[in-house]
Amino acid sequence: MVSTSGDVLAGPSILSTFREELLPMANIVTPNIKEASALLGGIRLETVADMRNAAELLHALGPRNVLVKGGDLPDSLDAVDIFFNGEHFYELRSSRIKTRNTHGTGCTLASCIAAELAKGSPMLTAVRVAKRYVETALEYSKDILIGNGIQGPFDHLLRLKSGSHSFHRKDAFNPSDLFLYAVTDSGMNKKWGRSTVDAVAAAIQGGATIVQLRDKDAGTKDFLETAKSCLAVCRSHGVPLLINDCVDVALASDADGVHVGQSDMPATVARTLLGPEKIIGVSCKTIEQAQQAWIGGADYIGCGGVYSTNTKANNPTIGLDGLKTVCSASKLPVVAIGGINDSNAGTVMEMGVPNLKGVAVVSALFDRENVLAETKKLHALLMEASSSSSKIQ
Ligand SMILES: Cc1ncc(COP(=O)(O)OP(=O)(O)O)c(N)n1
Ligand SMILES: Cc1nc(C(=O)O)sc1CCOP(=O)(O)O
Repeated sequence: MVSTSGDVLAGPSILSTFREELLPMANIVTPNIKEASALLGGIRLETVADMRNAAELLHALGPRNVLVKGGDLPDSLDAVDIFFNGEHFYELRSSRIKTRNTHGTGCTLASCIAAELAKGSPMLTAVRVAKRYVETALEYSKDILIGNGIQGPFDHLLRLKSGSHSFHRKDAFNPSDLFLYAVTDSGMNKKWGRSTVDAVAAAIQGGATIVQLRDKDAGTKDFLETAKSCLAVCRSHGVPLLINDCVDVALASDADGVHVGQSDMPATVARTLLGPEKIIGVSCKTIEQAQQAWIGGADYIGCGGVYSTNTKANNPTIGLDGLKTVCSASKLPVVAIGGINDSNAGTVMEMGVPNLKGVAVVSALFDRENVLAETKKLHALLMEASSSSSKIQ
């Protein structure tokens, strides 16, 4: 009706048809502020409270869901959209991207919502995915110079060009780093009489491709010191170091990122704190959790427990079938975790399921006397399994 550039695309003569015939049939309506105002007889929309009011009034005209887009809201640092489903309001915020290339954002958002709904997503998820796509495309296209108008179009093909939704980052994360993911356990290393740093050095020498520092007992000060020492070892070998749960320790040590669980800091908050360059992993047992991790800006998911484990208490097992289900639906690379060792790692990798990039292990490396030998053994086994799975495909 009214484009982002302010052009009136549908005159007043068809407003009544919109209100009386189209809106009652609609599953969702996604007006910008000017359109919402026009549909509601020219009411003033200047604040987020006005947008909530407009969403409610539009909902009363018949659509099942309303998304009032606040991109044009005056004096707002964030881009705030209001989603209303007749029961609950959701304030969906994203940072404002300064660019002239905004032509087509409304159509793209609506088309992306439709595509996500067609794939079976619930409405709010579809809206969130679409918002993230538009935001990502805006960021990607912000400096492109094309055409002579005041506004330029943005570029939808970013994924084809970049091969990733997180294009604007400086190669922070390579999914193949998940191949042999060593997760430390201070209790196990203490039991075998070695420091965490020595254990990490041995695992890297044996072929670990990424390391996560996981210590459930250490205080923040000790955890930070260990993180700094491990980071020196990891950096000297070009292996990323992630911190389990503690975003503060990741920030203070300048580690490469964090791994968070479902009851830890949400990925979206961690992303805001850590910025675009750091790696974020999220533990997921279900398709919904995997989708949420992607929306929240995670880089990969850890999926398990594939098998039962003594390392983590009361950890529900999802088995190979659960792993396959999540991997097949995930938009992010996946590392399998839980009870994986040299007797079953081959089975996991030979499945050759989409997005599965490797295995994460704790006790198979660190509850052993010789970390170097165990890591080498597991690495060789994974190499063999992944080469035979690629022959099968
Ligand atoms: C790679 C990887 N996957 C899953 C987990 C489990 O994380 P979380 O659910 O936060 O449980 P704790 O590790 O905190 O016990 C992980 N750490 N790493
Ligand atoms: C830390 C952790 N997270 C899991 C999950 O399922 O999310 S299983 C697990 C422990 C994995 O240890 P091990 O390799 O010794 O079985």
